Amino acid sequence: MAPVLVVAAAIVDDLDNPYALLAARRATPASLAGRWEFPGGKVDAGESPVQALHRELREELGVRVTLGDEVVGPDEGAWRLSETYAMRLWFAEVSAGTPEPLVEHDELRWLPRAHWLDVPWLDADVRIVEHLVGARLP
Ligand SMILES: Nc1nc2c([nH]c(=O)n2[C@H]2C[C@H](O)[C@@H](COP(=O)(O)OP(=O)(O)OP(=O)(O)O)O2)c(=O)[nH]1
Repeated sequence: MAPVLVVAAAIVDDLDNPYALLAARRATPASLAGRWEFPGGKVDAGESPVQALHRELREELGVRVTLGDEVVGPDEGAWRLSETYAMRLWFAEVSAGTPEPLVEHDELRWLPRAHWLDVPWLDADVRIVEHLVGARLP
């Protein structure tokens, strides 16, 4: 069966010169609590992936963002997360508001470039963060 599409953002301090990356710690569900991820969520019926991403970031963090390039993954452009889910990921920069852990998360952290791998990311996210660290940015 086709995977359910999740969209998420690698929010950086500056799209043109990324130094800090925003990681979000999950509070729910219990099976994921304490692990870190890219903020985002599932695309609803009738939404485009980009519309869904803006909605999720507004709901979860209370911010508006400017999107940068997509971080294209190896699985038809996406990043396979599990049997069930595949994720598309975009770089983003906050354009209005200050990110707060409003729902689903209990902590946000701006990780400096040398420390992007220093939190316990969700298992499926580790190779994605490794890819970001290895990539020549921007
Ligand atoms: N948002 C997000 N989800 C991820 C990441 N990595 C990863 O494995 N996942 C998994 C966790 C979930 O099992 C699944 C769906 O994400 P989600 O729970 O954030 O979706 P959602 O906000 O729409 O959730 P809900 O409204 O249905 O509760 O994707 C990631 O970096 N960001």
